[in-house]
Amino acid sequence: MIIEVKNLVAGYEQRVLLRNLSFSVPAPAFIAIIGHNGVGKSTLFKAFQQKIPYQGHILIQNQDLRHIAKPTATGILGYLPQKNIVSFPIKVHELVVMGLFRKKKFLENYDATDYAQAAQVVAQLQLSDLLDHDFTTLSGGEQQLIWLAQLMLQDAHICLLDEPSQQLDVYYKKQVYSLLQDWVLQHQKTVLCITHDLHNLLPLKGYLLNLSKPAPSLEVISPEVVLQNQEYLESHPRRL
Ligand SMILES: Nc1ncnc2c1ncn2[C@@H]1O[C@H](COP(=O)(O)OP(=O)(O)OP(=O)(O)O)[C@@H](O)[C@H]1O
Repeated sequence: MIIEVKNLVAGYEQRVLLRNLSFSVPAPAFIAIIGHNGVGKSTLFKAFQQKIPYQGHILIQNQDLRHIAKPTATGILGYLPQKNIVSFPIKVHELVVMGLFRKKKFLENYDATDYAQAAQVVAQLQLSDLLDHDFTTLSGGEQQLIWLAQLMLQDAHICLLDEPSQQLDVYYKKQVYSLLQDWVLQHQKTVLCITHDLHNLLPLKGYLLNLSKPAPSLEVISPEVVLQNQEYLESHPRRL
């Protein structure tokens, strides 16, 4: 079992957001996490990252995540936050190459092979023209794609992406979901992706987890299931 979430209860002070959430991912898969604003999607990722206390268990390959030391440093988990702010000038290639951090010793420099690998993932996203640009001067969508390139280099088994397509134009939205699908089908990664872009899920293979439903469970993605869930979200107010 790649991921097993068992009776997860999590939230903040007086407010429980995730109530007895359970789901299992037996093989590499794409999982879209959907639901109204404020329902607890990012909170679920905080639990995966051990940033908040929770009841219940998150098992990764049958091991309790609480007892796995440094899951990011060991390539078990990779995470792309909703907002990732850089407030100092840095070239795009310097930022992307940092995705290789786990292959480097403390203070070891990146070499030409590392930069070539970084350039390759940036080329895959058709953004090679930005390699020498100052990251802070890029548009919001370009910055989001560059973070995605860095995450690709991390090569983690399980990737948590918090609204990776939020600021992207329609072309790149489609590209990004097709890339995430490739991570699963070609590279056997498991991708948990928070999104409000339900339309982009229509052609994908994988599952959907609607945290706005009273008892969320994994539903196999099909055009009918995506549309049913869209109608559900449109016709039900946010659960309090
Ligand atoms: N550190 C915190 N302390 C208290 N409440 C918090 C904290 N972080 C988030 N919340 C609240 O928990 C609720 C769920 O937040 P979360 O970020 O998980 O929502 P979400 O489903 O990811 O929403 P969105 O689609 O808007 O990104 C929100 O009402 C938010 O204000």
